[in-house]
Amino acid sequence: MTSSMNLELFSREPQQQLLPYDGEAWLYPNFFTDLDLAELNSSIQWQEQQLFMYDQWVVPKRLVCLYTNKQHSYNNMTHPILDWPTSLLQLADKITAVHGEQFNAVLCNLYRDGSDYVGWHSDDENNMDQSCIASVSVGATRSFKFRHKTTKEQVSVELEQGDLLLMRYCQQHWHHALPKRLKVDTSRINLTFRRII
Ligand SMILES: O=C(O)CCC(=O)C(=O)O
Ligand SMILES: [Fe+2]
Repeated sequence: MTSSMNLELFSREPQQQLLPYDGEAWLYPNFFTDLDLAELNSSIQWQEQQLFMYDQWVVPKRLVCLYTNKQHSYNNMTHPILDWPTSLLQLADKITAVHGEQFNAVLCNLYRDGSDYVGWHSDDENNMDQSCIASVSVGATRSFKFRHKTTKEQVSVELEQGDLLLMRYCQQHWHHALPKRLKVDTSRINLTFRRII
């Protein structure tokens, strides 16, 4: 038998828990109905940032920007405090209003086309509150994958414009990735709202 362990999720219920064990990932399809990719794109101060990984500097295949309310180090770099664009404050406020979670940082990713991606990783820095990382998708639909760190079980979901994904206590156990999709020729923005402690 091949991949009975690998779940492919096709249906889009109003809310859906994606992970079978070791944490939760709640998908709320079309949580935001009025997002505009071009408007968001122009409000974010994108940077082609170098990251220090595996003893060398690499430039990831995507543009990034981190807004925080306090100075902190991330990926071996100290980030300056940037004022949050109003558009991002409004999105954070809506998630807080509906789900009660508070955030003080947002990491923005711009995937210019399907050749931009993010490899397997988990957002498990020591100073990151693991109770909720909220991810918002805008623009091109892309598949997003979880892979369990020990069982290697995979869960794959299509993230579409306006979708909200709340990841709860899963970073310790699951990696996630946004693989390349070379047929995709439009852009996607992903915003992950976090709480640094
Ligand atoms: O683009 C995505 O959906 C995921 C981004 C991500 O994993 C991250 O910013 O840590
Ligand atoms: Fe991540």
